[in-house]
Amino acid sequence: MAAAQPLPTPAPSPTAVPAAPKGSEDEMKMPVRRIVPYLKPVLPRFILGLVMGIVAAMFNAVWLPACKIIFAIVLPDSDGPPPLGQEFGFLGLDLNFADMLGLDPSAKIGLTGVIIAASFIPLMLLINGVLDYLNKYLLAWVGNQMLQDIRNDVFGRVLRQSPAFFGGTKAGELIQTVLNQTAVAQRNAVQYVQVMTSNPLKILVILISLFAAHPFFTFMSLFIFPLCLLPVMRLGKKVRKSGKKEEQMAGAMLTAMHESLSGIRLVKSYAREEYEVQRFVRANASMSKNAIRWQRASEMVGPIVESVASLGIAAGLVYWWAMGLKSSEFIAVVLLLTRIYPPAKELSKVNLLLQKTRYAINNVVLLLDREPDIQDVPDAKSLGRVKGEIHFENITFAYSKPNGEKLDRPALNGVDIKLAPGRFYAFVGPSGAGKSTLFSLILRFYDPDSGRVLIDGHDLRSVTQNSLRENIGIVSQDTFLFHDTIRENIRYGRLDATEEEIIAAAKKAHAHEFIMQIEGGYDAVVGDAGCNLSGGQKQRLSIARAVLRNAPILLLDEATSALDTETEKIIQEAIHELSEGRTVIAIAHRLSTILQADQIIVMKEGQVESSGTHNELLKKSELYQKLAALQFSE
Ligand SMILES: Nc1ncnc2c1ncn2[C@@H]1O[C@H](COP(=O)(O)OP(=O)(O)OP(=O)(O)O)[C@@H](O)[C@H]1O
Repeated sequence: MAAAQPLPTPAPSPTAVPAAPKGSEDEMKMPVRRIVPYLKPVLPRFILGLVMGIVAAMFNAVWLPACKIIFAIVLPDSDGPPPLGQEFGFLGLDLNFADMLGLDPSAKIGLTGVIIAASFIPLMLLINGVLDYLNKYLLAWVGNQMLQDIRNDVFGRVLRQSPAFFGGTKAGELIQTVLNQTAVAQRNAVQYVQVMTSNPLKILVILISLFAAHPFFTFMSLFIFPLCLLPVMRLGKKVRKSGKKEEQMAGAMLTAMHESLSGIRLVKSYAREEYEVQRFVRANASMSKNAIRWQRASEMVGPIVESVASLGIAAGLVYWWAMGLKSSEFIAVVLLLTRIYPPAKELSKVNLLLQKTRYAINNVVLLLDREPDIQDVPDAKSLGRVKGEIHFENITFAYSKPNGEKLDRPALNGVDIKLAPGRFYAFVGPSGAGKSTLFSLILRFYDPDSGRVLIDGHDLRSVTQNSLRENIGIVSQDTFLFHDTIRENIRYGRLDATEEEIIAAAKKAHAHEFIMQIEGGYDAVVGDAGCNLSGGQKQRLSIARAVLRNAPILLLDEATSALDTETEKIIQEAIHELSEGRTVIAIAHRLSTILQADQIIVMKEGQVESSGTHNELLKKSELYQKLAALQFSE
């Protein structure tokens, strides 16, 4: 897994795509078709959840008749017939309990009867609550399961992008999308589905049962409900951008945090703690401001709906008085009417919910759908273990601008070199000559614009990337170590390596000795990016990793440039042992480290200026003479 060592460093991306979708929210559609496949595995529970919501909504139809009966029993009108003889309408029939139970209609109802009748109210609420709970729980479960799958896929998709992508995308924003926006999308989408499946039906059922009993009254309240929506819609318009801005600022905050933590040494050495804190504070403040704006609008919806809707009750009272209707029936109607408010309140927040969900889901889907720049061809072969012959066949390559257009100046221009297996090659030349770009092409981080890179005669475009990279080991000057034990850091070179193989690799890399001196030995945990090890120790671990990988091709990137003479000697020795029997390509600025190379290739402005051994080049290459004069005169 060569990718563990960041080499070559990805510079500004040629084809990077911003993590956030462009365009206004109006243009943003809900990518339903993209989400549906994640629903398939959990479809049974999703349907069950919906059914529970529908049943909960339908259950409201029982409320009015049931309440009417209960109130008729418990609150008999003083001048009306006794409770058991009272007639009530149910499904168009005029019924009374005395007839139904074969009792004397003038019999009085005692305390037990009242308790039984009254207990139907909590019972109905309980049934309703259980149905609501099942609806919410099942949909939340479905959402969670989908979130898990989507998150896995987004992270997998991100990791499969080529280095060009990472060059142009902030890690903090990627983390924000993989972690937060998937969660925001899930939470809001679940709530949206919950609200949309049961609430309109609930309101409809209640209105129908009210309509059946009191058409005029219900007709009046139908006028009042749309009134609630006007202020809610206005609010939605006002905060439309806040949800999006909040998510963007969360990304900026994570970027600030991620950058200052991963560059903590730079931050410390330049005493930029306050500067970094301020960067974080600004993003945090902006995020909170937008979150509060959104929250304020969302919380305002409830009281608005309630106050406007309570006009319905006020109007009802007047109507009841005018019509001289029964008080027990009024209580039943008001009770039912109040059952409309909670679903109506939730329903009126849907518009706000949708704004956030759409933005988050689009962001996630954009990443999910992003095809890597470099992909295996459909019939790509596995490379197998190669001998290590590398041929750069007339290569021309230019990096791209962020908009995808190629830069005018190519980084490599007509490079044609053949490297024999098992030999040691060194690339030298001024900065920007194209040395690291050649490494990137061997690793197939990019494809050449013209020409081919061949390993053992196989065009790299025709083989799988994994099988290619299995054949390459890397030792670079900026060694990356994971926050894990020394053992696991070495094992990263070959995941199935045994304990003995790990120790043998460490011995070969001259690392075993210092590892044994550290408290905990191979079990010692290396700090983030290996910050509790010296530069030389880190490099020896990275050599051990490469030894374990045992790849036929070895890329060395300035492996000894930042070390003192003694450590450099140890590392040179380790590299020498590691190089045996492999094709080695070393990038070196210091000629002293590559004097023994079988061939030194001098690069200049993307072209091969000259090649040969040290002595040959001293005679024939002006550029090499200059480099040598500069270094050996020091
Ligand atoms: N990701 C990139 N996007 C655009 N241009 C790039 C990118 N990476 C490198 N370049 C340019 O390509 C040219 C070759 O760069 P390369 O890194 O290969 O040089 P190098 O010889 O390795 O330099 P150094 O010795 O300083 O590492 C340079 O002009 C550089 O600015």
